Amino acid sequence: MTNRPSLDDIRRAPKVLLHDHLDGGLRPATIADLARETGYDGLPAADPDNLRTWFAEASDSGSLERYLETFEHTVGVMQTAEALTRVAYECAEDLASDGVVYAEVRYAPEQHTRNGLSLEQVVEAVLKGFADGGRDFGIRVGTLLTAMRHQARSMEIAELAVRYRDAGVVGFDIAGAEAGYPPTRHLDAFEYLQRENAHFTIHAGEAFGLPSIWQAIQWCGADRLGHGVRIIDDITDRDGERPQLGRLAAYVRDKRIPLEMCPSSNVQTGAAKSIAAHPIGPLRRLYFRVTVNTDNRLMSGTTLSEEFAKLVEAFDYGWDDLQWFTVNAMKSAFIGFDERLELINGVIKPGFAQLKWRSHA
Ligand SMILES: O=c1[nH]cnc2c1ncn2[C@H]1C[C@H](O)[C@@H](CO)O1
Ligand SMILES: [Zn+2]
Repeated sequence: MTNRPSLDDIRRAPKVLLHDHLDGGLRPATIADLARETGYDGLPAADPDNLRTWFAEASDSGSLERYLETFEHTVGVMQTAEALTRVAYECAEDLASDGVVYAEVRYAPEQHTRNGLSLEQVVEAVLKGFADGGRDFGIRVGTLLTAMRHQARSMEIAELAVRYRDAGVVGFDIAGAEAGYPPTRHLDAFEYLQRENAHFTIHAGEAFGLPSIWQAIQWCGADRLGHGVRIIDDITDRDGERPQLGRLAAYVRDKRIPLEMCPSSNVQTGAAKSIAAHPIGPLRRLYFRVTVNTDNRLMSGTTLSEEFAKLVEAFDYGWDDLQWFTVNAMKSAFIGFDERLELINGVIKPGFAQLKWRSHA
């Protein structure tokens, strides 16, 4: 019997989170409060416990499109500056209390202007929540601005990301239904960001396969892949003696392109059959640059520590594996090299060393 990391110990480990949606991580009690305060009357339940259950069950359909419908209610209560600041502040608190030391949290500013906020007011309200929360709870949070792939505002949002790059916005992303909305629809935005030396990730290879990943990397120039689980389709004999990588999978691995994997979310949307059958197993064995993430803590009823605990259970991972995922994530973050190095050497490595030492003592 090995010293399997327990959930409690995993919570103490200094962790890094690259893929977490602001509108997918609200506390149920906050949703109820904000609905009352802002006059949003569309909630499927009034009481926080029932809301928690409703989100988890409604997100469990096996379809990304149905999963995305649940965001109507979180986005619905995030339409004032006060609400956005509160949600960001609480997000920083919740992540810090789970032991996350660095996070990149994303949201789509264009979805928060229904009551008249400008895009700039939305961005500033969220930045304030993270700045205050970061200071109060001792966590560094960068934001990614997302453009919705079925809309046509990606250039505007990309410009917004560049304008706020020195104020806490560290990158750009596109999200929403993947099938029917290829990343090349937003090529002008990605080319603009490249010319501005800005960073971006693209949700790709979740609800659509290899062509989506290929476009994201080879046409759009994505720095990272949101999910990217379907890269497994380009690997034969993945659980056998002689796994063979196709050209795209080899490119992703050779170039060390980070994969932002979100195990529970992938099971809910049908991108993976179960945690045990999740491509993260073979991809980690093959040394792809895998990172572990939450996607939407509310919809999946999860935390980063719980995602790690599920992987420990399914794949028998030990502290060395958890540290490897964490260092991968820190190396792949969109903040500067100096800051990443400082967190790796000053926080992550000493934190894991202490936990490893204790587990052998
Ligand atoms: O896993 C996802 N795939 C695609 N889109 C997603 C996923 N999780 C959340 N979103 C969407 C819904 C949110 O309203 C939006 C911005 O955070 O991003
Ligand atoms: Zn996502």
